[in-house]
Amino acid sequence: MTSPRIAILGAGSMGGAILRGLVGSEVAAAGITVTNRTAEKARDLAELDGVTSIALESQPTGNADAAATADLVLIGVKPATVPDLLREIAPHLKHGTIVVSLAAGVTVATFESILGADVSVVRSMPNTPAFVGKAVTGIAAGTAASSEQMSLVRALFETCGEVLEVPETKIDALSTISGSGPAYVFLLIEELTKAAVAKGFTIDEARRMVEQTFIGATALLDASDDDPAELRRRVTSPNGTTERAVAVLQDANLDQVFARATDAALARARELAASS
Ligand SMILES: NC(=O)C1=CN([C@@H]2O[C@H](COP(=O)(O)OP(=O)(O)OC[C@H]3O[C@@H](n4cnc5c(N)ncnc54)[C@H](O)[C@@H]3O)[C@@H](O)[C@H]2O)C=CC1
Ligand SMILES: O=C(O)[C@@H]1CCC=N1
Repeated sequence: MTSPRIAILGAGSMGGAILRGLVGSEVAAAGITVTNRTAEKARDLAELDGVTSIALESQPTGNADAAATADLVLIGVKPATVPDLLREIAPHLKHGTIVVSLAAGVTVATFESILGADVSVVRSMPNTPAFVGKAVTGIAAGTAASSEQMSLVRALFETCGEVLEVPETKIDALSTISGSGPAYVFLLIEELTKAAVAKGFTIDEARRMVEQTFIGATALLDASDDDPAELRRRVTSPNGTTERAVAVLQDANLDQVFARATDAALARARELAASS
């Protein structure tokens, strides 16, 4: 199956970002149906080429309607509401439809316990740079997912960036790094911007300096064969100014801070798994 009919149930921040990559791609040539709660959100998505956008407030059976005709269903609602949505669509799924989860924490076992063990389930963990085709997405096969189905899911996420296949036991850990990762980057940008404002720059000047520095540094990393440590060394003159700043950052034990932060995210994924 090269061009499945795709449904994205809950096309918010994450589902909507994936939709942007999918639109116009070969994988989505047979069309995409998306659902949302509100008419306002549905209106924005309806303008995208090849997209049928349903607002549940005006079409309450929208999830079941979209799932009934889909070959591949992406579950894009918040983790706590996944089980209810699965119970809603389970009676309507066609034989052979692949169900792909975007939800943090919710296990394959939960999906299979509601949909049946014969339904092909794939857990995924994308990130919001999908919006601009620069995501990195982890995918993990459920019990019934064949290698052909995994190839199709890989192709789907490759429309939004890079794909990494991992066993399900690693998908929550992957989420703490790349799923949540854009938030860590934006936080660093926010904090460095505050430091610039405190040094007397206007907010516009501060934002230009900081944002272009992150964009420029990551573009340099992307274009270079060298690793980040080497690229950092080239900024850091021996006994120069950067060396002093980096020493302060290292004294803050950033390694331990990131270990604690990602451990906290992992613990939350386990709570979400236990409560779904
Ligand atoms: N935001 C992110 O960076 C990432 C989010 N995820 C996962 O994606 C899922 C969605 O997260 P976000 O997009 O951030 O949330 P969101 O709140 O932006 O999107 C959820 C969407 O679902 C819709 N919705 C709510 N109930 C619905 C229902 N019963 N049927 C159909 N649509 C319904 C809402 O209208 C909304 O548009 C979560 O499970 C999260 O764990 C995964 C990776 C990254
Ligand atoms: O915060 C969350 O739970 C989701 C999963 C990874 C990014 N956002």
